[in-house]
Amino acid sequence: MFGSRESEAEGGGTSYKDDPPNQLYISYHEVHLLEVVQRIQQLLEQSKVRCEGREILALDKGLNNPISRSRPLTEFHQLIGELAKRETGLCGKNREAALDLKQKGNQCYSTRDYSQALRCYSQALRVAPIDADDMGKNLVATLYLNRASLFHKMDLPMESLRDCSRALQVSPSYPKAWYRRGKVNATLGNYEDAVNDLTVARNMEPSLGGKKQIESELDILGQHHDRKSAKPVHYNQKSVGIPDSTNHLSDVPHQIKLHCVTTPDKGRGMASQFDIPQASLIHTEEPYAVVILKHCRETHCHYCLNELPADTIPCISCSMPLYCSQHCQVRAGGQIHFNYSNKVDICEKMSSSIEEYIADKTVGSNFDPKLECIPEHKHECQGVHWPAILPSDVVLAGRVVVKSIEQKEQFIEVPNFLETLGLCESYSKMPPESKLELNIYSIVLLFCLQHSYSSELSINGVSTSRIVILLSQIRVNSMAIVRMKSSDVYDQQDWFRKFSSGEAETALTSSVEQVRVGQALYITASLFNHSCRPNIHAYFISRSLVIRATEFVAGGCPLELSYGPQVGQWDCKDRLRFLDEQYFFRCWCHGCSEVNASDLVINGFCCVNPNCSGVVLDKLVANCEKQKPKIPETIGVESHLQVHELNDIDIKKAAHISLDETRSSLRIDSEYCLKCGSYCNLASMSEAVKKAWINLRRLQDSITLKDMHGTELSDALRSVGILRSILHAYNKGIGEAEDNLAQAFCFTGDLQPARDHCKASIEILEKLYGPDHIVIGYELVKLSSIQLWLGDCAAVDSINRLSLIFSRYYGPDAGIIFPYLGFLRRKSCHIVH
Ligand SMILES: C[S@@+](CC[C@H](N)C(=O)[O-])C[C@H]1O[C@@H](n2cnc3c(N)ncnc32)[C@H](O)[C@@H]1O
Repeated sequence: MFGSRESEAEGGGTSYKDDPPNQLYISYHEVHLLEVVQRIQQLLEQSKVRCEGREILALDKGLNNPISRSRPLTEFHQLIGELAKRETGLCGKNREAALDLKQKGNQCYSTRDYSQALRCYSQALRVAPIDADDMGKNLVATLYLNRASLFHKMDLPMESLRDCSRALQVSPSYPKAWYRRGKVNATLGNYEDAVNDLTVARNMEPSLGGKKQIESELDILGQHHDRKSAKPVHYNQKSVGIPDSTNHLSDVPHQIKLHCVTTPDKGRGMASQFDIPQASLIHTEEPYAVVILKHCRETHCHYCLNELPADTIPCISCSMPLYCSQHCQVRAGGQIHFNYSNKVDICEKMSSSIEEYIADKTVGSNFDPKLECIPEHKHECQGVHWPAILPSDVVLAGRVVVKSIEQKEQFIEVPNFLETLGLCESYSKMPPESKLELNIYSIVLLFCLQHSYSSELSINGVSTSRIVILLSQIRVNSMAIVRMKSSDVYDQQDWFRKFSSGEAETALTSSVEQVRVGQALYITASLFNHSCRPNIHAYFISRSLVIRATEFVAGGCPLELSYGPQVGQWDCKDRLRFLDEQYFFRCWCHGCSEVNASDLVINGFCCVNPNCSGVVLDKLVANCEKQKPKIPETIGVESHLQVHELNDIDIKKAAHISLDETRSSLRIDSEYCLKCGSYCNLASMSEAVKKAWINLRRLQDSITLKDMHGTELSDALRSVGILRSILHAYNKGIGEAEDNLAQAFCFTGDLQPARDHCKASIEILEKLYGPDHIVIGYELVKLSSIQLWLGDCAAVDSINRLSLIFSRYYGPDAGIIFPYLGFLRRKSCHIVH
C-alpha cells in the first residue's frame, strides 16, 4: 500500500493548463450583469424616469409586477435568477469536477509537473464537497494527503505537515495520512511526533505488509533519533501568514484620546486635546465589514487579506473563498458542516498517551470553541454567484446589511444606515448617472439577499433607498486595505540569489509599491478628514487599521489623513479633480487652499531667462493656483496672497521659484515667469517635451520587455537633457525620467550611473514631498540596494535614513510591514565591518 501512493498514479498525463473552471463563467456573468444594468439605465433615461424617491418606487413596482415587465425587466429577473439561485450557481461544490481535477493532479505528479499538480489539487479541494466519497475514503482527506505528499516532494515540509493534519481532521482513521505526517515530522526533526504518527499509522493499517513496512521505518527512525540531537520544529496553525493583528494590537498601549470636532468646511473631524508626539500610535480599529477586491481573489486570503501560502484552504461549503489557514477559514464563518465522519477507527489497542495524541492532532481549529467567528461570508456561501459578480462595494454593502440586521435581531427590515452607522452620505452630491447606478445595484442586491439570506427581507421603496444611502456612505467612507507589493525587492532569499548570481537588474529595479487588496468600513476612522498634506498615516496589519501621527501635532489641531492624492504626487488641479470625482467634495486642506512650492513646480517650466530660476505655469495650473486665495474666511483668507506669510519654509530654498520677497503679493499668470516676469511660449516647449517623452517611454517599454539596445539608452539620455532645459528643475517629469535611467543602467549592469540617476530622482522628490516623506523612504530602498551592491559606504547613511522614515510612519510595525528592512540593516552592518 505505501509503495503505490495515490498521488503517484501511473499513466501519461494530459497537463491541466486551463484557468480555474468557474473563473471564465464568472467574467462572462460580470459582463452580462453590466450589460443588463446599462440597458435598464437606458430604458429609464428614455422614459425620463428620474431616480429620486417616488421613481425608485415605480422601478421597484415594475420589477415586482409581471404585467408591467418590459423586456429589460424580464431580463433583469432572469439575471437575478441566474445570480441568486443555488441550483444554477457556479460557486458550489462539485464532486465530479473535484475527482476529475484530482485525476489530472495525479497525472501531473507522475510526470513531475509539480506546479501544475499543485494547482489541480488546490482547485480540486476548492470544489470537493466535504463529505464526498472517493472509493470508500473521504475525498477531501485524500486530496489533502495527495497535496501533502506533493509538498513533501517539493521540499515544503511545513506546508506538507499542515495538509497532513487537515486530512486527519477530516478523516482521523486515515493510516496513510498518519504515515505521511510521521515522515514529514521526521524531515523536520520532530522525532517524538514522527514516532507517535508512525505508531498510529501502524496500528490503523489493516494489511500485514503495510504494518511491516511502517515497523521497519519506525526502527530506522529509532536509530536515527538516538544519533541526532533533534531540534523540533513546532507546528502552529495560526502562525501561517503574518501575526494575528488582534493579538498584536492588544499589546499596544493606547493612550491618545481623540474626540470628534465640527469644522466649518469639512463637516465633522478628529482631534486630540493634547499634543501628540511624532510616530505616536493614535488609533487602531477592527473593520465593521471587509471585502476582498476581485483581482486578489486568487492571491490573497479572503479573511485576513495577507498573501496566500502554497497550501491554501477553501471554504468548506462553497468554492469561492480561499484562506491562508483554518483560523481564517473559521473566522470568516461560511456555512460550516460538522456532519462528516470523524470517528476514529483503530485496529489495535493503543496506549492512553497515543489515544490522547490522536485526539489532540485530529481536533482542528474548526472546533475551537473560543475562536470568535465573524460570519461575514455566511449569507454568500451557498454556491450562488452574486458575491463573485457584483462590484466589490455592493458585496461590501451586503455584508453591512446582514451584520446590522443580525445585530438588531430583526430579520425583515433593512435598517436606517444613517442612524445605525452614523456616517456621512454622498448621494445628494452625486451626478445623475451614479445615482441611477446605485439604485439599480441596490435593487439587485436586495433580490440577491432575499434569495440567499432571508426570504422575509422586504423589497420596497424604503429598503431600496436605505441601501442606496448605504452604498453612497460606502463610496465616501470606506477605505482601501493595502499591502506592500511582494516584488523581488522583498524576497530576501531571492535577493541573495540574484546578488550572488549577478542579476543586478532584477534585484535592484523593483520599486516599492502598495497594492489595494480589500475594501473595508471602519466606523470611527471614517471621521478623519482628508488633507493633501496629512499629519497622520494609516496602514493595515491583517485587516486591522492602525493610524500614527507622522509629525508632532499640537493639541486641538485637526488630525487628517490622505484619501489618496498628496502634495508632491499630483498638482493641485489634479488632486481637486480626483477628490471631487471620487469623494464629491472640494478640498479645503492647507495644500489646496494655500500656495505652496510643490504645486507650482511639479508641472512647471523653467524661465527662458538663463539667469533666472523662476517657474512658468501653464494655463490650467495657473488658473487653479489663482483660485487658492479665494478661500472661506475661516481659513484665514487675509494672508494668502502675502508671500512673506507663506509658512512653508521650503518655499524659497526648495523650489527655487524665488518668489520675489520684495513684492507684497504673488502674481500668477500663465506663461509668465513667477520670478522675473519674462514671457515664455509654452506651446513650442510642450511640443519638445512630448517628443522627449517618446524616447523615454521607449526606454520604459524596453526595460519592461527586458530587451534594451544602446540607442534607446543614448536617446533617453539626450531626452532627459532636453527636459532639463525646458522644465523647471523640480518638475516631477524629470524625476521620473531620472528614475527610468537608473533602472536602465541597473539593467545594463552599470551601477555607478544607476546610483547617480537614482540620487537625482530622489533630490527632486525631496523638494516635492519634503525630505522625510515615506515616498523618500521607498526610493531610498532602491538607492541603498544599489549602494550595497557597489560596496558604497554611503549605503549605511541611506539605510539609517530610510529606517528613521519607516519608523516615523510605521512605528515598531515597520519590520512587519516591510520585512526587507531587517535585511537591509543586516547588510549595512557588513559594509561597516
Ligand atoms: C470620510 S468622511 C469624513 C468625515 C466627515 N467630515 C463627516 O462629517 O462625517 C468624508 C467627507 O468629509 C468631508 N471632507 C473630508 N475632508 C475634507 C477636506 N479636506 N475638505 C473638504 N471636505 C472634506 C467631505 O464631505 C467628504 O466626503
